Amino acid sequence: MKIAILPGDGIGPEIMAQAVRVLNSLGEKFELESADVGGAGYAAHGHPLPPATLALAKEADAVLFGAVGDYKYDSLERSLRPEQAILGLRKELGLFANLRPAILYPELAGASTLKPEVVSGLDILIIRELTGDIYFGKPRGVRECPDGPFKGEREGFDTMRYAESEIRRIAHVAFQAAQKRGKRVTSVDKANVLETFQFWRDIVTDVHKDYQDVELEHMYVDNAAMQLVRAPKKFDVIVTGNMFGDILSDCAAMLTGSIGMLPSASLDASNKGLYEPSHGSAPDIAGKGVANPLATILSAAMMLRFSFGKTEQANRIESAVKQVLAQGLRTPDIYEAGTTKVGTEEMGSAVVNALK
Ligand SMILES: NC(=O)c1ccc[n+]([C@@H]2O[C@H](COP(=O)([O-])OP(=O)(O)OC[C@H]3O[C@@H](n4cnc5c(N)ncnc54)[C@H](O)[C@@H]3O)[C@@H](O)[C@H]2O)c1
Ligand SMILES: CC(C)[C@H](C(=O)O)[C@@H](O)C(=O)O
Ligand SMILES: [Mg+2]
Repeated sequence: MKIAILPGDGIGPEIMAQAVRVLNSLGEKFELESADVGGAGYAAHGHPLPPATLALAKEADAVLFGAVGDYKYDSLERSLRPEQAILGLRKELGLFANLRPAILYPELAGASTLKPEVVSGLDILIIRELTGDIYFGKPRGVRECPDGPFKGEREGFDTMRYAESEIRRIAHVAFQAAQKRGKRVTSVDKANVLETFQFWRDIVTDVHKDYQDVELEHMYVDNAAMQLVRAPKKFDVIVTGNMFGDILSDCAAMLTGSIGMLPSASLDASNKGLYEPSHGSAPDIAGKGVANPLATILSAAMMLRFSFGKTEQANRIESAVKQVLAQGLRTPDIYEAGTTKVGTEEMGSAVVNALK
């Protein structure tokens, strides 16, 4: 079982070190190989996704990814910016299905900015389409505006598009996931305004015919954002496009107490996957030893479950995380009075010690 370890930038190396310690404490024989990615890839090899890193990711059985991004690279041309590394990996590896489970551990009910009764017992799964939409649509760029009231001015433009097969395959993932959970799918779109998302709604409705045991509702994205903070427990599985999924999953992260708690799996059709926390490189706290490593550790658990079928080992990690939270250990992002504040490394050690 070969795992590509791509720590990246900012807090990436700090949180990844803890996930690697946990993996190495399971008593399994994993072959771990690290490579530079993002700003670190650019600094060492002149490209955010160096060819050797991409080759390693392709050849490995799974990829564990930290985070990329650093404001000092924001003025580079787009193709050299750190974020291109994660976008390139998703596209090159065909990782179209992004699973972001937002679960509230009971001990963190008070860490959420929402009232405990609104979030306690929360267990929702956001399924974000990850290789299409306005993220990858062409053409895009800055040009001279060809017509209309702004003719002759410069304009920026992107293209939102979804092919039918892209919508079908993510809809199947969502309905099948719902069959194993609460049997409810909310498809989030903007069909009232956008052609792309009226098409999305029509195709999802058609795929639903194969899953009559699952309830399907459609919801506009603006309402979905509101419902996520009003009554998040009404959702079971949310399926949506790339951009709406990006935004809604950060919103859902806060229901769990902190974005430092939200893991993710990005899967291809054969469940080969890249696993990463949903958060970024957090430059504001990088190097301070205070980042929450639990989203990355929980992403490693998702890797064991989805890519290696090691359910028992995944459960061990998840139980260890529950135990450290029950012990009252908290990184600053989830700290509240009466608990014990710890740093990144201490949190990692606690999880390692709690593995049974
Ligand atoms: N997949 C990725 O690699 C990824 C995801 C999102 C953002 N980014 C990049 O990260 C950089 C920073 O972006 P941003 O500030 O918008 O988002 P961010 O997720 O990095 O940070 C947002 C806020 O959450 C906090 N935070 C994030 N992770 C945390 C953790 N594990 N523990 C405690 N606090 C945590 C940060 O301190 C910050 O206050 C940008 O360059 C962005 O492009 C990368
Ligand atoms: C860094 C960025 C490209 C990425 C995205 O927008 O997909 C991030 O925000 C995420 O959620 O993984
Ligand atoms: Mg995001």
